[in-house]
Amino acid sequence: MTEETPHKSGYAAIIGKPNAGKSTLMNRILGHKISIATHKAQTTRHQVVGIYSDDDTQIVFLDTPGVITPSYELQKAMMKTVERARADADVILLIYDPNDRHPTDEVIELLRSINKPILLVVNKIDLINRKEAEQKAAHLEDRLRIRSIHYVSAVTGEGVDDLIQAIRGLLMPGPPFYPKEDLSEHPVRFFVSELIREQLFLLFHEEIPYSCTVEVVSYEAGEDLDRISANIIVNRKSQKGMLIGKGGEAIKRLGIRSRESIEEFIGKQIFLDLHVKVREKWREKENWVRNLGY
Ligand SMILES: Nc1nc2c(ncn2[C@@H]2O[C@H](COP(=O)(O)OP(=O)(O)OP(=O)(O)O)[C@@H](O)[C@H]2O)c(=O)[nH]1
Repeated sequence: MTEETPHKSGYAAIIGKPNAGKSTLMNRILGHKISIATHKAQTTRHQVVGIYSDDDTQIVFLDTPGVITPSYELQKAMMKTVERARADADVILLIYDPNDRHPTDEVIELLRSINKPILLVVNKIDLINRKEAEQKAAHLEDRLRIRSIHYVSAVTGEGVDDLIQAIRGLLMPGPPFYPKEDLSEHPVRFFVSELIREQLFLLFHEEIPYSCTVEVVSYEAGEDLDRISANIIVNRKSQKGMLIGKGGEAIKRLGIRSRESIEEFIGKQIFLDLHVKVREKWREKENWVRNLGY
């Protein structure tokens, strides 16, 4: 840091349609898996904070759920999360997947009247030629006040360094908000429930992952081993059997995969105890949605 390059810091909200690659991009920027990402839409349900720091910059990224028209209480809570991030941010990154053929109306509506710099981040350019990506992105330029456009691939890392420099260019001089070594601000319990939820998305089909949430009931840190007990909450009685599977096979597989992923994340062995609980129509009930952390 010198006189000519003052330290800068600020908040950048990552906003876009489901599956645009928001979480993958944040993880790529941080060099760590902070936000769960799967091939299925609506994996992200919370605002997930990821902190990028270098010598003269700190950018606090707010990863958000994909923008949709909500049809039940859980989705309404997810969209409130997006609105909060929009309000908290200094800079908005609009992540756009040019391979996605569906309309972007909801995102345009959400960002149309805001008075903050919007960077259009055209992602997944490893899957499409540049000319075509430019043509696809043009409709967003016509309908929103875009500060600049960045073509990136969250998977290969192409264009990501330039994007960070562009965000830095829009931030005010100021000290870092968090210690430079911090990558996030969530407690370990949050990551544990997210990593189990990620496995639900990867191992189960159709409505199941969308109907479940995960509640960490206890977390006892030990010298060599952490003991974790968690409930998988399902939306209907009939889903309980599907989660457990024949002879408990499905929940056993979920337990093994979740344990591996949590151990990798915390760098320590764990004992994971999973139980399935039915909360009839929890997704549709505001108080349950709130009680379950959304
Ligand atoms: N080829 C390619 N795939 C990508 C890229 N970025 C993300 N993906 C894939 O796109 C899918 C969705 O990525 P996510 O990061 O979960 O997307 P998201 O926008 O956070 O999704 P929601 O949680 O639904 O809001 C995953 O299968 C990613 O691997 C990219 O640059 N190139």
